[in-house]
Amino acid sequence: MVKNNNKKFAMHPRNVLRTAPDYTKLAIKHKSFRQVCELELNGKVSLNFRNERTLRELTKMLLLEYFELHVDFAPGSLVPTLALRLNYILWLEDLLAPLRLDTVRGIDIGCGSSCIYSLLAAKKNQWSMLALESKQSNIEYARDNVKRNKLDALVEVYAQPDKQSIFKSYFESAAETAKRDFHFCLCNPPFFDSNAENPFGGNTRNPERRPAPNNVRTGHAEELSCAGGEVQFVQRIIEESELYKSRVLIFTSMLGVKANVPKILDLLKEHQISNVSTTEFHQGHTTRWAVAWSYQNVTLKLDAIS
Ligand SMILES: C[S@@+](CC[C@H](N)C(=O)[O-])C[C@H]1O[C@@H](n2cnc3c(N)ncnc32)[C@H](O)[C@@H]1O
Repeated sequence: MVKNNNKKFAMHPRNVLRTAPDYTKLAIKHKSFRQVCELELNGKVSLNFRNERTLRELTKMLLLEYFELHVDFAPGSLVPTLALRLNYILWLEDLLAPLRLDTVRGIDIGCGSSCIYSLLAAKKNQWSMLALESKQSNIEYARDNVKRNKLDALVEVYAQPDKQSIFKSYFESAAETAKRDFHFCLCNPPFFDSNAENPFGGNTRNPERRPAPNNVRTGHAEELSCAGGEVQFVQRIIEESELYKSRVLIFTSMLGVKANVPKILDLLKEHQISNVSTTEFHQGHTTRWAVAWSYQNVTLKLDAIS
């Protein structure tokens, strides 16, 4: 998957997908995946990343092959790419490593129908995860995914009653588990601005927009968009993080476009939050960004973003 030899633009060193998977071998092994593969004249297998079914079968197969996870996605919902989710989990591992925690508890804000981050965190690292989700069909699929993989003891899917809420509804709920503190939160926020004239279209050269993807876009409008797009969503996380500064040790969120990183850093400054770190996630041709902040005495390594 990584053709670029420049380490700066490579996947995380522990990402199992850093070495490109042998799709020909995998097509022989996995029947459902084989059905979406195209055979080239040289006998090698190729994939059409612009086809949604291909992306679904690819992600399902990779989760099974590398993590023994059996995952299904709600029809029409976002199909996650594995390399990016792994890069995010690995960065969190790096942030938490100096703390030498015996048990880790995390919050997955907007887990989607796949519940992919929580499943990976639980299966790979035995982290306890609280997965928050507001869309009913996603909640049902996420719960089924947890159950099918026998991860109920580690992953709780909480039905977010209020789309405007991040942590508040859960922390103020009567659930016994709502009294727990957490070591981190992660988030892949809805990216597009639902108030924009043309939320999903437009000129991809505009630096305000996410670069043109090589893959087909998957997902329902309500999963991918919110009022104000990702900046406003992360702003809500920042605002609620002030309320729960002692309940979550490290707050993090991914960002889909580089131009939004300084906007979030400015917001953090406005809130007088100075313990901040940023990073980049590289997966093939796609780059994403992430920001971490904490109100507590924890060292967050600062990677400069050029
Ligand atoms: C971009 S998707 C990310 C899904 C998944 N985490 C992934 O990375 O593939 C954002 C998800 O957040 C959910 N969502 C939006 N607002 C939310 C809120 N306030 N609380 C919990 N989930 C929310 C959406 O329904 C959607 O499933």
